Amino acid sequence: MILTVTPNPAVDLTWHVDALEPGATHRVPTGASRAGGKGLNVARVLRATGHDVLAVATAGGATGDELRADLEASGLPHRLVPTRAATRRTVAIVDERVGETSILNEFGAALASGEARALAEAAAELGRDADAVAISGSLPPGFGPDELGALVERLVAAGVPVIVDTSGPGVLAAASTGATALKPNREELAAATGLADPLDGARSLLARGARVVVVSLGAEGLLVVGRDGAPVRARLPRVLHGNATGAGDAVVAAIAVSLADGDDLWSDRGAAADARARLARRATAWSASAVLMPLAGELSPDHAELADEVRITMIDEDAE
Ligand SMILES: O=P(O)(O)OC[C@@]1(O)O[C@H](CO)[C@@H](O)[C@@H]1O
Repeated sequence: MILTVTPNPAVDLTWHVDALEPGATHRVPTGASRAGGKGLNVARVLRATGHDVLAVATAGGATGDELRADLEASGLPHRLVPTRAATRRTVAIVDERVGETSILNEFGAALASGEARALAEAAAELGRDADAVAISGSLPPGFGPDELGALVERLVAAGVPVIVDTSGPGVLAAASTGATALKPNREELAAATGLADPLDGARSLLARGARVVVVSLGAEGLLVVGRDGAPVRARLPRVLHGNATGAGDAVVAAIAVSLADGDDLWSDRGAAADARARLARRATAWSASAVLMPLAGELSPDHAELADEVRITMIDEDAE
């Protein structure tokens, strides 16, 4: 089983519009309202690809009730830690004309200290029996880098591979506490490390304690950098237009599958190089399928052939 943890979930509201014009009134078809937040999207992708998954998240207030009802209706296995404050909302507006998405993410209300403890306890207890744990999304006040780092340490000490996909100071906290894998995007990596070059940024997180860093680069694909061995670059040779919300979550799901399968993604052995390339291909294809789907956290089996299109390059650092 793969466990996903979402400290700051959301009710995701998504609208598709013909063309978004600032300051104008738009008449639009009914939007979608769904249980979201990065870890819940990761869990949906894992389930859609046939993996056994359990999602842990917080939920409070009327929006929390809505989130719970949606999870129950979807049949996604979940465990919710109750909070006094209401679950946040996010808004995604997909502009069909230019194929771009505008996003408004509420910060999310603070967790009380007992709630943060209950979340960490649930994640650590359920995570002990997991094949991998993915902790995803922004951190709400009350569950910050210290709480994240303590949870990573507990899981790693229990021998469970841990993937962290967050932003802000949580990125460095996860690296320093020994998270197995990190999945920042280019901007999150640069903000956390102060390094503009993604390869340099990834190396600095590895030096702090992570074993493998996967950097998502949007239309430019992604980079898989292990502690040893050649980094791998993967990309689709064409640009896809659609809803990029949740594309990174599909990458995290692919990393979780590799780690749950026991793949070595960080050594300089031949098998590890193959595993990095396999992960890079699958993660790129899943993330491309996510872009083509209308809502975050979805993939389609109709997109299976995208994997054949992915171009893989081993980076020869001596030649750089
Ligand atoms: O504010 P965060 O936690 O960074 O991101 C939240 C969010 O935009 O990420 C998902 C897409 O990755 C959405 O479903 C979700 O609501």
